[in-house]
This record gives sequence, C-alpha cells and structure tokens, in this order.
Amino acid sequence: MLLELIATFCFIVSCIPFLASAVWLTWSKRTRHIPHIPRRWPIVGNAFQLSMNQCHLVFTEWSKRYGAVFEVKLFNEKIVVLNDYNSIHEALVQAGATFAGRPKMHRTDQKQRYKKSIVWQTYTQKLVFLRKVVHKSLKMYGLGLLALEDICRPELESLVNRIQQMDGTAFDPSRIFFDSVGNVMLYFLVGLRFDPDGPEIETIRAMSKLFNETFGAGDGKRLDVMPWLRFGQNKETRRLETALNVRDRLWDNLAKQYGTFSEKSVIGHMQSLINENSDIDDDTAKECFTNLILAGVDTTATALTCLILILLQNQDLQTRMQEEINGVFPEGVFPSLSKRQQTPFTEAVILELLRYISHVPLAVPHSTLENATICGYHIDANATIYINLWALHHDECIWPDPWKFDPGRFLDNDGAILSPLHPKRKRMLAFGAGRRVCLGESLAKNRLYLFVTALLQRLTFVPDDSEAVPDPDPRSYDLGLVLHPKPFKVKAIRRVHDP
Ligand code: HEM
Repeated sequence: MLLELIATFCFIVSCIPFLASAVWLTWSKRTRHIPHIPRRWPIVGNAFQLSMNQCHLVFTEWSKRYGAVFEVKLFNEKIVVLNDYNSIHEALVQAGATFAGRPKMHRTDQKQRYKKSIVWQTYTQKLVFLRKVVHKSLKMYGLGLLALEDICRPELESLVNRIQQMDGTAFDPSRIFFDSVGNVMLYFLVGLRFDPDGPEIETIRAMSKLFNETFGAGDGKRLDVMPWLRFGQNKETRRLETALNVRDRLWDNLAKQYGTFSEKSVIGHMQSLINENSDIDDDTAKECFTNLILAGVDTTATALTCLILILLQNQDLQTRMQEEINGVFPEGVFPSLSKRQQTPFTEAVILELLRYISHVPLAVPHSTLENATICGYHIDANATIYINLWALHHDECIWPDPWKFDPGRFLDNDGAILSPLHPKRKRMLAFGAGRRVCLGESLAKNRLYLFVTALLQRLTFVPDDSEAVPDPDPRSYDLGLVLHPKPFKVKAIRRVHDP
C-alpha cells in the first residue's frame, strides 16, 4: 500500500513539468504577441521605413517577410495590419462586432466630424441608425433595378453624346466620367442634376481631390501621427482647412438655392428626420452628404477610367466585350440589369477590374472596440486596424499571376460566371465585409455594369497617338483614399454596327 502511494506520488511529480509546459504552450499560443516590424526607432517608430505614398505596397512586402498579421508603429500610433484572407475574414466577419470601430484621428476630429459621419464614426447606435436611413432610402429610391436604369439612362445618353461630339479628338476620361457618375449620385442624394460644366460639379471635383489627398492612408496620415504639424502653416494643415471650407461653401450654396431637398432623396429623407430624432441635425446631413458624394463618385469614376486604360492596352479584350454586349443589347436597346446573366464575360471583367486595381487598397481604418484575438495574436482594445485588401487581392496563393488582368479567373469551364459562393468570389472583398461593409456595394456594381455596357455598346476606345499611355499596372497608381492612375487621354470612335 505504502509502495503504491509512493509510486503514485512519484508519477504525479514527474508529470508536473509536462503538465506545466503543456499549459504554458497553450497559454502562449493563445496570447502570442503580434510580430513588430523590426528596426523601430525611438519616437518615430517605423516611420522612416514606410514610404507613406506607397504604404499599401510596403505593407504587402512586409507581410511576405513577417507574416500576414503584424504591427507597425508610426510615432505614437500603433497600427495592426491584416494582410490575408484568414485574418481579414476573422476580423471583419467572425469577430465583426469587435472590429467595427473607427479609430479617433485628428483629421476627422475637426468640427467633430467623427460624431456626425457615417464613414468616420465609430460603431455607435447613431452610426447603425444612419446606415439604416441611407440604406432604406437608397433601396426605396433607386436600388430597384428599373429605377436605377431610369436614373442612369439620361446621364449615359448625355455622356455618350458628349464623347461622340468630340469626333475623335483626345479627351481625359477621368474628368468626363466623374461628371456623369457625379450627377447620378447627386440625383440619389439630393434629387438634382447639374450642368457638367457648371460650378457645382466643378466644386465637387475639387472637393473630391482634396478629400482624397487629405483622408487617405498615405501622405494625409502625417497630420494624425505628427502632432506638431497641426500648429504651423504647412501643406497638410492648409489642405485639411481648404477641404472643409470648400465642402461648407458647397453645402451653404445648395441650401441657399434649394432649401431642403426632396424627401424622396437620401439627404432629403435625412433632413425630414431632423425634428423627429435628436441625433440628426443639419451638420449630420451635411456630413453624410459629403461622405456619400466622396465615397460614391470617385470610386466608380476611377474604376471606369482604369478599365479604359486597361482596354487601351488590350484591344482583343475590348472586342470580346463588345461582341458579347451587342449580342444581348443590339444598337438602340438600352442595357438592362435584368440581362446581366447573359453577359458573363463582361461581368467577369468588372470583377477582375475590382480585384486587379483594388483601388480602395487599405479600406477605411478600423479599430477594436474591446480586447481581441486574430489568428492567435492578442490585440488590445482601441487598436487601429488596417485591412490590406491590396495584399488579399494580389495574393499568389489565391490569384496565380496576380498582376495579369485575367477575367477568366471568374469564369468556370463553360464560360459561366462563378457563383458568389465560390471560394474565389468570397475572397474578392473590394467592398470590405461585415458591419462596416461599403454602403453602396449594390449601387456601385449595378451602376458600373450600366456604364460599361452603355459605353462599349456605342464606342471603341483607342490610344491618343500623340501621348504615351501610362502603365495600366496598378502598382504605378497614386495613393490617396482611392488609388488613381496617372492622367491620360483617349480617343473614342463611334461604332458602326452591322445592319
Ligand atoms: C467601385 C466602387 C466602390 C468601392 C470599390 C467601394 C469600396 C469601399 C470600401 C473598401 C469601404 C470600406 C469598408 C470598410 O471599412 O471595411 C467602403 C466604405 C463605404 N462606402 Fe464604398 N465603395 C464603392 C462605392 C460606393 C458608393 C457608390 C457609395 C455610395 C452609396 C459608397 C459608400 C460607402 C460608405 C458610406 C462607406 C462607409 C461605410 C461605414 O463606414 O460604415 N461606396 N467602400
């Protein structure tokens, strides 16, 4: 008996080191510390290693060396960057409630914009309410397919006419697309259309450029991480002030001219709630107007511009799209969303365009609302999180030869478009995912389709021989909130259809 007791005791004692190391291993696995980008300097952190204007490219390179989840330090701010599907999906979808915040930033503190905005507000009851209001009015007003077609048709007729009247002279496509997409958006938002050569569209174009430069993850970020910049007169501070002043002037002029907007429009609907809901005031309506104009115009107009740039280098692709489009929408038949399934190649081109250019490369910064774990790494509450959609969309494990523009990635062997549940489609997250997913996803996809089909149905785009066409490879684009290709000109030839 005594011997048995001694043997049991010895057995237990000998197990202790094994048990202790098992507990330690499990614990340390669960609470692994996020890899830091090495060579952090005192005070500046990794700032010298990070070229701000190309930070999406640098992050992607770092992810190959340090793993899909890492932390970078810019002065006082620590940013966790998520670079692959597993980490991004875990944060945005599986732990969506925890990662739905927005970080506090000096740039969005101005005039307390972060309390009024959809894009910059953290995850509050008010944000949820504003998202619902916008979603409901977009749906009621125009997301019905026929209504969207009705709204786009006059704009597209006018766009194609404007281009045809140029009679083969070269023009800047980004400008002319901005006008038309802008007018569709203005109609949704305030129920008005404006003369493309008039002051309103001109102001919106200027405002869009300023906001793109000011609020992107690139250069504009300096104002958040280098606090001393806020006190002097420098490029960044002046640009932020000008951006907000231009925006205020536009809003005041519209208010003076039109008062409140049609209740059927998104912002008019919001204005009608001002007396009912103490959370909504005129500043909230103005801020949401700004958010939606900026998020809804530049993104789509730039995608169209990039497509034209890609087609200039790839005339076979253009011809194949035109043949498909004309087979379903012959001359005189306005393209219709109900026939989208009959144009799988065009659909695949649009999906590949959104993957290839990934023109909102780092989404909008997120933040954690509580302590969290991603891929086994501990992340503190209130951490800033960058979602590197650029890295996800150019990940060779998902997209072999990622720098090749290949619509075939989204087609099956029979030439049909892959189902939205196909692993490839699920890994294309151009609009983000989860609680902060882009509010305009359906609108953007449907509108892009109508613009692409209406343009190629009647026009062929060819290079302007007098100027070199810039590289369509998105690695050469300029970073703001949205990536933009270098400016270029194009010629359009009116298509002559077979009788
Ligand atoms: C090709 C076109 C577009 C692309 C690629 C795009 C992409 C994105 C992305 C990546 C985000 C950030 C998601 C995140 O924070 O994780 C976003 C947010 C947003 N987008 Fe879009 N977008 C497009 C068009 C539009 C349009 C047409 C609208 C107008 C209704 C719109 C309104 C918004 C808004 C309001 C947000 C902020 C949502 C929030 O913070 O809760 N976007 N978009």
